[in-house]
Formats: sequence, C-alpha cells, structure tokens
Amino acid sequence: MPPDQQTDAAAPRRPRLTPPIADVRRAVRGVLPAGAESTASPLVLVALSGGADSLALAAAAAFEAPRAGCRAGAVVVDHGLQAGSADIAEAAAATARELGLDPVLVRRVEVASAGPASAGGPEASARDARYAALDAAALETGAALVLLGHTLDDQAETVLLGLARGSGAASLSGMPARAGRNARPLLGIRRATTRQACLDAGLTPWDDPHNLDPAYARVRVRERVLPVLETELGPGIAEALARTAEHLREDEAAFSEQIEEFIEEICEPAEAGIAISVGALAANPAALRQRIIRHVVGSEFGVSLSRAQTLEVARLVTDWHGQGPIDLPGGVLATRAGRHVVLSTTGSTEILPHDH
Ligand SMILES: Nc1ncnc2c1ncn2[C@@H]1O[C@H](COP(=O)(O)OP(=O)(O)OP(=O)(O)O)[C@@H](O)[C@H]1O
Repeated sequence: MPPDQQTDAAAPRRPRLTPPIADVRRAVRGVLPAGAESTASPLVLVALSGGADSLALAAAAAFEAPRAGCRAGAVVVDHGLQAGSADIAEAAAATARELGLDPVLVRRVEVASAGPASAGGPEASARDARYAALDAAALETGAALVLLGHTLDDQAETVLLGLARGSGAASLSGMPARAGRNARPLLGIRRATTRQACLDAGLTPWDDPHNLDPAYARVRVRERVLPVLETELGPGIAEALARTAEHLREDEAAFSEQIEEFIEEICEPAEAGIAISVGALAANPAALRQRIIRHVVGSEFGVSLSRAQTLEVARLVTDWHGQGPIDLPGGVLATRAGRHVVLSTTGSTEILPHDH
C-alpha cells in the first residue's frame, strides 16, 4: 500500500498474549488506591449493571482489591424503567455477593423526576439519577472510588456520535478516565475482551435489550457503523478513535488551564455576575474569544452555551450596534456596556471593585 494510503487504524493488531481476564485485572490494579496498613482499608465500589463490562470489572475488583489491601463492594441501580427491573438488579447483586464483594447495595431511583436532564429524555434522566445514586452510595459507605465499566468501544462510539453532531473538542474528547471519585479503568479495553473475560470466569452477563435496539443512535453506531469502518479503514479504527479522544482531552486540559489564568486577568466582578474586557476579547482570535466566553459562562453560572449562543455573545464584541441584552440559558443576560461584556442574572451592568 502506498504510504499516503496507510492509516493508523490499519496498523496490525498485536497477537493476544494474556487471557482477557488478566487484561481486565491489570486495568483495575492500575486504579486501586494504596491500602493503608493501620487504618481501615479503603473501599472501592463497582457500579454494576450486570452487563458484561461491569461484570468483568466486578470480578477483577473482587480479585485485585484484597491483594492491594483494599475492599471492593458494588452498587446496582434499579432505574425501574422496564418490567422486572427489580429482579434484574437483584440478580446482579446476588452475583456480586457470590464474587465476594461487600457491601453490595441496590438503589432504586425515580427516573421521571430526575431533575434538569429530564429534557434529554428518559436515557439522560436515568444517567443523571444513576450518577446521583452512585455518589450517594459512595458518601454513605465512605468509598474512595467508584469504578465504572465504560470500555474503549464506548469511547469510540462517543467520538463518532460527537462527530455526527458537529461537536467541538470538549465533547469529542469523550469520557475522562478519572473525574472526582469516579474512575473508568476499562477505557483501554475492548468490549469483546470483557465479554470473553466473563465467559472464561463462568459468569453470565445480562444483555440489556436497549443495547440491541436500533432506535438508539449509539446502537446503530455499534452494530452498523463501526463494523463498516473496521472493514474499510482497518481493524484498529476503534483504538484510533479512542486515541483521538485522548489527544483532544490532553489539549483541552492544557487549554483550560491557560484560559483560566488569562480569565483572571481580563475579568472583573460585576453586580450579580462578571464583566469581560472587550479589548482583551477583541485582541484574541475568534476561536479563543469563543472559548473564553463559554468558559466564563460555564464556570460563573454553571451553564453550557451552544455554539450559536456563544457566537451571539461574541458579536457583542465584534459587531455591536447598540443591540440590547442577549437572553442565555439559566436566566443569564449578556450585555455590552462600554468597554465590557457583562454577564449577569439581573441585567445589571454595574462593575464592582476587584476586592469586592
Ligand atoms: N443500572 C446500573 N447500576 C449500576 N451501574 C450502572 C448501571 N448501568 C450502568 N452502570 C455503570 O455505567 C457503566 C456504563 O453504562 P452503560 O449503560 O453505558 O453500559 P452498559 O452496557 O450498561 O455496561 P455494562 O456492560 O457494564 O452493563 C457500566 O459499565 C456500569 O459501570
């Protein structure tokens, strides 16, 4: 093949040297906290759905935790979204107990009233309710870590879904390996490996029917899109997409750090908000200007702006003809006031002294 037609994805796969469960165990070993000699050993909780990924994770944690001087428990969340969900959750919990995990908690959540993500449909609500329940379980048990079973395939699918939506680098950087006490040790492991690890260990994973329902874009990506890409671009395409996520995540982290420092210099406190210097925004390239605006709104008000909203605020810098305040989500108003763009929840444009 001519060099210009070669792709990273076409790189030959290395032959498998270790059994699948050994790969999963090694990945889990890499994130376990150091066990304490004198005080109680740290607890890690596996977020267990009963599917192949989290089941392999649970088996590996049960094996590795005692060797690392830790304890491993599990939390199963029952979303109550399908008939028999309580039985499915109980079956997963029973398997966790058989594996020797302790404690094993089952938490029932109410998805319909699950807060702000309800607008994103039952899946988004279920996910939010699940993370809240996992957090609560970790607090209750004093767990140092919550292990999630997302795999390299999940990461690759997330990148493709982001590309299909036209997302920016932050979304394309996929899921982080570590966020607070949540850890995703299997992001470097293929889904086929976790399934084989379960089968080798005599464990029968539960197959969520949602994971086969082509009504979901993620299922179509998994079942139809990735196989075509593997055939056409090489068997390493999932790894390549996951690597892209990693590169972007590193860039994003570096960028965010620099932007935070820069923002300190160019922002001033305002009544019920914050003011950004128009001069500083105008002096920077459009891409940086947009990042600053998104970052300030995100960190100050916890609101995530769409690209269109960000561009609208950016026009207050470059294309302002006396137009009034812009309504943003979360009740935030963006107003051009002289040499500042003021973001506030009241529409006030009063700028406060720095030590306020
Ligand atoms: N009902 C649940 N209870 C506890 N944890 C869950 C539950 N559903 C998902 N998780 C956690 O979130 C991770 C990702 O979930 P997702 O729904 O994306 O995949 P999944 O197909 O359910 O994964 P798995 O094969 O582990 O079941 C799971 O691996 C697991 O750690």
